[in-house]
Amino acid sequence: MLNFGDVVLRSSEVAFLCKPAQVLGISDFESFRFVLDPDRQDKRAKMVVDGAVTPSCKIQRTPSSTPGGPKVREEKILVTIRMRPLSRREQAMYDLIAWECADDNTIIYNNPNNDRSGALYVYDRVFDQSCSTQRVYEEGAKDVALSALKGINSTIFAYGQTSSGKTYTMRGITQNAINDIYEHIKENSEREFVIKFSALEIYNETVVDLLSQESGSLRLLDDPEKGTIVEKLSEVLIQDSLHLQQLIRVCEAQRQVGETSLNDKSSRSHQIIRLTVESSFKENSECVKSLFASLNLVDLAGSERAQTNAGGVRLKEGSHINRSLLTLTNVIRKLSLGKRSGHIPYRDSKLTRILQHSLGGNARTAIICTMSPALSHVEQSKNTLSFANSAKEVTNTAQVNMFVAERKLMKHLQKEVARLEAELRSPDLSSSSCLKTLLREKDLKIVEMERKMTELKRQRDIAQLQLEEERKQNKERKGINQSGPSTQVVRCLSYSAETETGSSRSTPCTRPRKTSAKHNVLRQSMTSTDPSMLVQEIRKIEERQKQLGEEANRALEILHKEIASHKLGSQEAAENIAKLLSEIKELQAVTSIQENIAVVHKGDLQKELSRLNAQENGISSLEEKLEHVQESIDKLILSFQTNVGSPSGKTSPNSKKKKTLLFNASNGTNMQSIIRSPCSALSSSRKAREDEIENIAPNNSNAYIPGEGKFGQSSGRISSREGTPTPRKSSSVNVKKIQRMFKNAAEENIRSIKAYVTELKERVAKLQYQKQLLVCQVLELERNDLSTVGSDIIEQSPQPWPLVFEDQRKQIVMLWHLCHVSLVHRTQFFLLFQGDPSDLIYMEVELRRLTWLEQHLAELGNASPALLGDEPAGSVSSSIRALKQEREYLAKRVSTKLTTEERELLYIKWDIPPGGKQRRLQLVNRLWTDPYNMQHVQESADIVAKLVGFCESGEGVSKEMFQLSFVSPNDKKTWMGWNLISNILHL
Ligand SMILES: Nc1ncnc2c1ncn2[C@@H]1O[C@H](COP(=O)(O)OP(=O)(O)OP(=O)(O)O)[C@@H](O)[C@H]1O
Repeated sequence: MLNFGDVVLRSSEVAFLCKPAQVLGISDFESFRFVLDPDRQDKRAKMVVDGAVTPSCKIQRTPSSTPGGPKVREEKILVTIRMRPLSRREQAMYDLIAWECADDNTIIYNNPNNDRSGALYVYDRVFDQSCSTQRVYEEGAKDVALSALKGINSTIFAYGQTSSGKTYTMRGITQNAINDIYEHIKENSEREFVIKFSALEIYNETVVDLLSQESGSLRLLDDPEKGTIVEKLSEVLIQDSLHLQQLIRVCEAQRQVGETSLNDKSSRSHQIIRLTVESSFKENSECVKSLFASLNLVDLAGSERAQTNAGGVRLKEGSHINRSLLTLTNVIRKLSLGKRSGHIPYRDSKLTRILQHSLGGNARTAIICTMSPALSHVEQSKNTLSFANSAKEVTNTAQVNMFVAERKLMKHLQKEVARLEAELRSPDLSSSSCLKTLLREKDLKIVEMERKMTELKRQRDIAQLQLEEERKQNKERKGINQSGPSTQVVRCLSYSAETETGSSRSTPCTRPRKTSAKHNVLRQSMTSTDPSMLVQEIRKIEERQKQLGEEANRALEILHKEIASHKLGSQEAAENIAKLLSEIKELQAVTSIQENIAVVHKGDLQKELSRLNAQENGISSLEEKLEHVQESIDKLILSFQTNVGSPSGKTSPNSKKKKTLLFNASNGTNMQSIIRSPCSALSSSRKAREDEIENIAPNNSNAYIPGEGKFGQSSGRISSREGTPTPRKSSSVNVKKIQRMFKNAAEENIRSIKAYVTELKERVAKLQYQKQLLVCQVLELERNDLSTVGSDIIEQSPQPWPLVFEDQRKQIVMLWHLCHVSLVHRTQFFLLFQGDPSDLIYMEVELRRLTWLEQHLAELGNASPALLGDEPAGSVSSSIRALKQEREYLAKRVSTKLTTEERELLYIKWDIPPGGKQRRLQLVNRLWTDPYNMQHVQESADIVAKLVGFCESGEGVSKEMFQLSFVSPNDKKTWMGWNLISNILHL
């Protein structure tokens, strides 16, 4: 019965405790403290006063597991044997002692009627008749019982035949445990505890609340998370040790006890006393974690033989007791088999259902098997020992159960927020440890950056000195005013031979390292160049650009004269010539603009760059015009061939009516001029000037005037500037011979002109490329810090080169796409750089160049790469137009470069519908359109390569075409990249 004033609680309010706050993790439960939540105490008290009936879960079963719990402690059940003295009744019956405790772990069966020594039984601990309950507790239960204070569920129960001393033992164990628990609480005043008490008995397979018997039979409920719970079981918040003992007495008083033949006060039910312990740090603690566990103290009813004199109630009781104990034995036996055990029949009895987690589950368990030493109970004792044998093989998996009290967590967070707010408000920043740490880190970073900057400056100075030195040597070698490609710029942008020790031909094993070294030097040169030096380089490029324009003017003037002298050809030739002349005029206009560019000697690099970029249009136009001129020349050659006839001089019938193309006397002169004009690849402006002089004052000795039968004429008469030449009547004898001669000379002239125009184009393109690199260099200079860091990252990149290469290649492909770069350029670059370690620098320069270009386009929103891929001239729309023209050009080559079979296969592969219009253009329009698909890219490159004849070019494609030569100057080949492209495209 409950006493007045007892606080009786229902268990539902602790449901939240099972929230698996173990997610917070714990490495060692010793590091945690225990907290009492006063709010919850109030809440419980209120519930009692209100008499509210809480629904559903009325008891917290031990959590089936500890999600996120760090430690699963596998442990065998602790099994001890306690042998009581002979009872008065046994003594009275002159019963004999059949058992002997040989040592602390061994018990021996000694049949007093038999001399033979009996069987040995070994357990964790064996207590003989003289052992006190205190000692049994200390050595057989204490450790397990106090685990509950550390968040580990624990169970201690006594098993044995009736009157063997279970109740006697468990009473002492419970008392000792209570004493120790409160002793522990006393010793740990920094913690706060919540202890709750509940008790039940299973009588005739009915669960009864020992604190509230009027509640009747309680149901067992299965909770998916918590396992079996007892519905509506009362739970009392314990105030102190006395309170607990008082409740225990209440339970004893409530328990079913009856007199049997063996025990005057035989327990007729299984009793389970449950102490639930919550523990956590006190309020002012930083820790918000709490521990939660229960201690089950189980006094089983004793197994008993069916007694002949037992009848009615006792018989029924005994039957239920034996049945449930049999289930317990089965469960233990099965568990003792370990993984081979199969199904465990927990559900066969309420006892095993309720104790499920104590039997092979999340709990530490100690079983004290009690036995009588009497010979008369040998069989029962042997059964008990057999049970003990099985039990000691059962393994439990105990875990630390933790949770976070919501209120506690809330308070903790509020406190933390308040602290941080106070720190923020505090004028004294140094008081904030957090800020202090940040400042310290910043200081360290600054020191480190300063150190790096010093090192970079040092490297820059070294590189500059090397550069200056090289420049001097170069000047000495070639002379300051030498025209042609800017070796200074090239060197500025390329690897200097002096930086590479030994031979430039590295062995395979050392090559990557050397490449890296080259890369370093390049990076240094690109990032540490003095701005004034760059301005000088820009000036030089401008100067060369100007020279180139002048040279082109002079050469084209000659061309003008020559073409004009051929004006009397066929209609078609005349049209071509007219077109050519107009183009030349335009070209002259363009180049004249170049001449008007004022040289600026002041201003920063950005201004220089802007100015340089502003000139791009001129150069770009120059290049385009040269291309058109070249095309016209091609047509002209065709016209000549058609008009003049076969080289043998025999004209075809069809050509007869067109056989009117004759060269006047001036041809000889001009032809001579042109033949001697600077059309070869080795031409120079000096030669051009000489030729110009010759053109103005031709050497008449080489001229032959048909009809007059002599060579030579006054310069005034034959100058092409003086109007349309008059055709002469040819001598009847020599006319064919002379015609052939003129034809050959004219063809040679045109070829020379073509070669010269090609060369001009190459030089223009090369100049463009150099300018681009120079622009990159200036940008690199501006972004010195950033790019240095970036380059360091590349250098320190843990990625292997093949991955870096693939990554860079993908980026480049994407940038080509974004910048509408020429397909021919893309193809050439793509096929050329296939992942060799020495490609690193080319890839990086291309990437930087394109990155800059893309940024530049984005900034301007109005710029474009030129036809051949690089220069930001004109608008985006013009670059798209250029790309379109290139596609049209390539489409024209589909018929000539691919066989019918190849074409049809490609049409199928690239989904060009049969019978569609402009299938060739459709095909080309699909090329290089998907930068994400590297297979598409590869296939596109293969097709473009075929169309432009990369594979047929005969000359090996050289990486030096990208103007980055890493061989020593002596080994360096002549730059020929654009020559190659020009040849592929136009010759
Ligand atoms: N170790 C012991 N020392 C002295 N007396 C003991 C000891 N163990 C048990 N007894 C006595 O033996 C009697 C029976 O003990 P107890 O009632 O505890 O047995 P039980 O196993 O609980 O029996 P049941 O199963 O019938 O309830 C009691 O009178 C008890 O005082």
